[in-house]
Amino acid sequence: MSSLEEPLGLDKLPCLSTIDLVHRFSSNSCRPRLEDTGMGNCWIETRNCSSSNSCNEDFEDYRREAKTWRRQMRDTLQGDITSRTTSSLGWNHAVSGNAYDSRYLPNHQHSSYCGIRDITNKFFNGMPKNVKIVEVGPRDGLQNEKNTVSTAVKVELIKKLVSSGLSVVEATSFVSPKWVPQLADAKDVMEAVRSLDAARLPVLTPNLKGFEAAIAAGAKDVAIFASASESFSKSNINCSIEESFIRYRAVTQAAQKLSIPVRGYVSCVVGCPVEGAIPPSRVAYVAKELHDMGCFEISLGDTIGVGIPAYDDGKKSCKLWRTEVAGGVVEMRTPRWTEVVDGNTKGDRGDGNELESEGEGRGTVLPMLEAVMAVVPVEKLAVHFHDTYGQSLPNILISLQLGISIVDSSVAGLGGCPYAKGASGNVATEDVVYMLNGLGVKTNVDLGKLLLAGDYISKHLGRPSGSKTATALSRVTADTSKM
Ligand SMILES: CC(C)(COP(=O)([O-])OP(=O)([O-])OC[C@H]1O[C@@H](n2cnc3c(N)ncnc32)[C@H](O)[C@@H]1OP(=O)([O-])[O-])[C@@H](O)C(=O)NCCC(=O)NCCSC(=O)C[C@@](C)(O)CC(=O)[O-]
Repeated sequence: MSSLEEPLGLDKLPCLSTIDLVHRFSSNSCRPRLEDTGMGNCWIETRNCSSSNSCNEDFEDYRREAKTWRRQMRDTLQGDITSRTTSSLGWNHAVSGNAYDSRYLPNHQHSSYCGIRDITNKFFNGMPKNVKIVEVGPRDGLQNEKNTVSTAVKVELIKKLVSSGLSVVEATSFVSPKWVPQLADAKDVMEAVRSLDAARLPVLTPNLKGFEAAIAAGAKDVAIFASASESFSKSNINCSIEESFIRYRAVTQAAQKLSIPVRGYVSCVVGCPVEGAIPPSRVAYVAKELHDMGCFEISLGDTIGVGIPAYDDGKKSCKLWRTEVAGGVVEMRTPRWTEVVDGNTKGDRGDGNELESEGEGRGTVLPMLEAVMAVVPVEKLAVHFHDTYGQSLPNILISLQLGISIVDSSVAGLGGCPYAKGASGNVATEDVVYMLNGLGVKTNVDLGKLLLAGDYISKHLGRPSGSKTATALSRVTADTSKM
């Protein structure tokens, strides 16, 4: 089977333990059924359509969306953002024109059309048609910046992000300025943007004190942030997980009285810089607590970006690795699995930095999502990936396939947590929007305007954007201007 026919190695994906979970992946028009596709015992659903046309209709919808996006992209590139033509950008072979259509989209009539369409249908079946992007750049992105970013720049960034069509832009945090000095101007930022009504502007509140200050400054949405790692909870908010629930219950109760929606974060959902791999059951427990105390949405944060879109089948062992990061060397139990077959380690990718073996592996993104989806409705879940190992987009893709339709990201890939050594920036919003546009998934975000926001903050910070999309588009633009 060619790689085209077997996207993302889907045959390796697990058999989910509950049919119930699989049922949630599909839209209401079709009933899912588990099918052994001949690629092993796998969970990929096919649809047992009530109407024989509905799968084709979905597929046609997808094609239409992708086509619309290609047209919009061509218009954007031809328009005032770049003032360049697609052909001079060298994009005509990839973005517009028949070459792309015939080579990459299954609307070209050739002998394997049906087979490809079948596989594409399976691949895109659970994919939502709309994705809500929660932009966290002004908060998660900037909180780790060493040099103080002025309030005026933060406010301008938020305005640019809102004008790009993002419906949620996390604005700042009402945390202790001793802990996060960069966001000490939370009150001023909030007062300057509170009248922007085109987007929701949530702020982080670690306790009642922060909540009250946020409301006084005009916040209409707040977020609380617990951790699935005991050690990270201590280092991030100076209390245990259980103590954080007590604080957060006080916040959610106060918020309820004012009809303020509260978002809940769970951090370290895959790994913790101190504790290593985090058991999915613990993530599910924290997520459920936040949901039960009234959070309308739960964001699952891979704080140090060690997740991979893989499933632990119980045959793999987790190792403790020594990893170099900007600040020095950290030891992490990152999920760099080696397979254990009949008691022997197979395919060990040891690079000399391996310190010790763990017992049973505990999996990464898929088992974590599976565990959380068993206790919190999928429509209330968001994913929040940091891009340390460049795995955010595949992790997002797999999350979308599971039916998750809310994605956190940060413009220009800004970010990192001051209390999580080794954490790099969030996945770049530009890259997420680019991917979703290509998939025909609606975000309502204007990529051109988003690129301008990313360009604005990158220039201000004096470093290149962390977005691959922004970098690629600025390169082609620069090349074109030389022509
Ligand atoms: C939670 C605390 C406040 C506890 O900090 P503490 O030192 O234990 O608090 P305390 O209650 O002992 O008070 C100490 C001082 O802080 C003040 N204080 C107390 N609360 C506040 C407040 N809300 N706003 C302003 N000031 C506050 C309080 O008034 C007092 O002032 P003093 O009497 O010394 O002058 C502190 O640990 C803190 O602010 N932590 C926040 C750290 C943070 O923002 N980390 C980054 C978040 S990113 C994250 O969590 C991950 C996420 C969400 O992005 C998802 C992911 O990436 O995976």
